[in-house]
Amino acid sequence: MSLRTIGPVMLVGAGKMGMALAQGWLDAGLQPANLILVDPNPGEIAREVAKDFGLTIHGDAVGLQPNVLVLAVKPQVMGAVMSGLKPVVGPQTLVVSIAAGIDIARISQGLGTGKVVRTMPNTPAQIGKGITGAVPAAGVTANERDAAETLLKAAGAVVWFDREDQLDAVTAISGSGPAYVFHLVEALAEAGRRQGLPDAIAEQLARQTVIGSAALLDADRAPPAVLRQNVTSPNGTTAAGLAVLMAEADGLTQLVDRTVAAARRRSEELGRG
Ligand SMILES: NC(=O)C1=CN([C@@H]2O[C@H](COP(=O)(O)OP(=O)(O)OC[C@H]3O[C@@H](n4cnc5c(N)ncnc54)[C@H](O)[C@@H]3O)[C@@H](O)[C@H]2O)C=CC1
Ligand SMILES: O=C(O)[C@@H]1CCC=N1
Repeated sequence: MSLRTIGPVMLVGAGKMGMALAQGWLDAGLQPANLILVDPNPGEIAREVAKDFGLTIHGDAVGLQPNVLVLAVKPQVMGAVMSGLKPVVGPQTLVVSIAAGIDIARISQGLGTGKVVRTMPNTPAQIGKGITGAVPAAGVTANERDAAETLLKAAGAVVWFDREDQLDAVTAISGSGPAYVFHLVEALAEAGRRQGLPDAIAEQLARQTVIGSAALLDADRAPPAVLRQNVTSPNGTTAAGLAVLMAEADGLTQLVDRTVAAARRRSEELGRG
């Protein structure tokens, strides 16, 4: 299956994550005529992309019939949004949700269909470098799973899970993960400023260090621990810095562990409504 044959895709919620996916799909060859954007209050990115590709942003989904319905609104409004979408969901419509925490049972009940794939993408989807965790409902056929995978793969890698509760962990690692990495850039730039570097240069050094390190991680298949060791000269500056960052009791590992646990708890809470 290819993006060209997938048929009309309706994106409900043209916000940050929805538009990151939409940009990934359009760049990967989804025909603009096959992308239906629905958002009563679209932001700047949605308006710009719509203008660039000649798309209309619909205020509601009334009268439209997609093959694939992608739910990309906030978890807190999913119930209300699904009530309004019931008329557009036919017996053949495949529903793909990206909402954190909202489980398949709630989506199936909300839309009156068993054809649901629950997913957790991340914003690097915007440049085709995302990663999405996905779980199919029991009622999803192999063909429908292929259709979902075609769409999700246009935005990056796809990992399928059998157990739906694992998506809470996926949310906390790769769904929220880009924010942790961007915050590392902020923290490194701030440290550079405190060491007396001009603002713009501190930011450039921090940003390019993360860009270059990510590109090296991609190009060199050595484990991250080996790439770290390659930076660490015996008894040198990196070893001195890492002694703090890797401190046994309160190092980055413990901080990241607490960070991920908090994100996971929030995903579970969002699911309880
Ligand atoms: N931002 C991220 O990195 C990720 C977000 N998600 C999930 O994506 C969903 C959206 O999150 P964001 O894009 O961050 O939020 P956002 O606030 O940027 O986007 C939500 C969009 O939904 C629109 N909306 C509100 N009511 C609507 C309605 N009745 N019909 C159609 N559109 C409506 C809003 O106008 C807004 O543009 C959430 O469920 C979140 O859990 C999942 C993975 C990553
Ligand atoms: O912050 C959130 O709730 C969403 C889900 C994962 C990333 N953003």
